[in-house]
Amino acid sequence: MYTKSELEQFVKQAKQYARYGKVADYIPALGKANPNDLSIAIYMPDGNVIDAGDTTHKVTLQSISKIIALALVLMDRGEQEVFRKVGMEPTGDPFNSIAKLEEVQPAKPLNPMINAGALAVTHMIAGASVTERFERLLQFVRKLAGNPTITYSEEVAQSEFETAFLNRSLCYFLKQHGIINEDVEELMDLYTKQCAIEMTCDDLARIGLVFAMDGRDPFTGEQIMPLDVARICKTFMVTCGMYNASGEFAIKIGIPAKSGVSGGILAAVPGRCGIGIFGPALDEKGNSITGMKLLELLSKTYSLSIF
Ligand SMILES: NC(=O)CC[C@H](N)C(=O)O
Repeated sequence: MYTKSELEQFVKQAKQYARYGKVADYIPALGKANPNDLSIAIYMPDGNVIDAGDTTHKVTLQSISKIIALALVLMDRGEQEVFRKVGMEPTGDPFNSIAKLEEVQPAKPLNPMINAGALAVTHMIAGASVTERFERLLQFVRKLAGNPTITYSEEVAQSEFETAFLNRSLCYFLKQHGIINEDVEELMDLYTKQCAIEMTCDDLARIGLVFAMDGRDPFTGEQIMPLDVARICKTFMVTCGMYNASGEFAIKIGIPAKSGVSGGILAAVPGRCGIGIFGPALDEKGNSITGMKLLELLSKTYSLSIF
């Protein structure tokens, strides 16, 4: 079905929307991205990969990491413990909003895809030190992507660590309410490294494929995460994966997906393929404007909506 020349055509079409977007610069290092970049990879269960655009480009995961950390923590702690600290409901608020934390009782983040919930999830990554917890997460990412060379961008991690005052506020709020109990600077160190893990869109697509195949790596046959964990993650991708644009995304595109402010999108078309996109021009909600256009073209052309 998908051909490279068709994909290149879609990339060209979607790129025209870059002018309506803006790269994220509240993390200063992300502000260096070129808004006109756009690349995509599609990974099929038979090992076929089709890509277009500059696919050597690396993207930091940012919020995409939230779905991977959630999978790891569900395996580390089990559903009961995880959902004692973080809820399952979409918020309709921006990803970094602090507002609902005060409104909802008990004061726990509404879901693991907003920053407050993601910080609670990162807090639950098992290990004796920040170094050990990060190493475990990184090994998990490498396994999902089938790429042992994946690492993180020290520059992006440092840049976020130095400027993440709102995330620190969320952490202190969570600490006050007993959702987390570790040192906030240590949690921020781990979280900013997690968000700065970087990879190509081929790697992203390969991870998307594992989710699409219910947690099983189709190439090694290994069940990397239990089916239930993959199912929970994909459900969150549908209900909260594109922040407060998830409803419109479900209607227009209908593919479980998670975006990040770096302009990355990881998508999982159940049973069919994994998709990785990098397009740093963002809309006002923080989603890749070109990436979403590209996914819309794909979804419409190949009937990829799960609904
Ligand atoms: N939406 C995002 O990608 C946010 C991730 C970013 N590291 C933050 O915490 O602000």
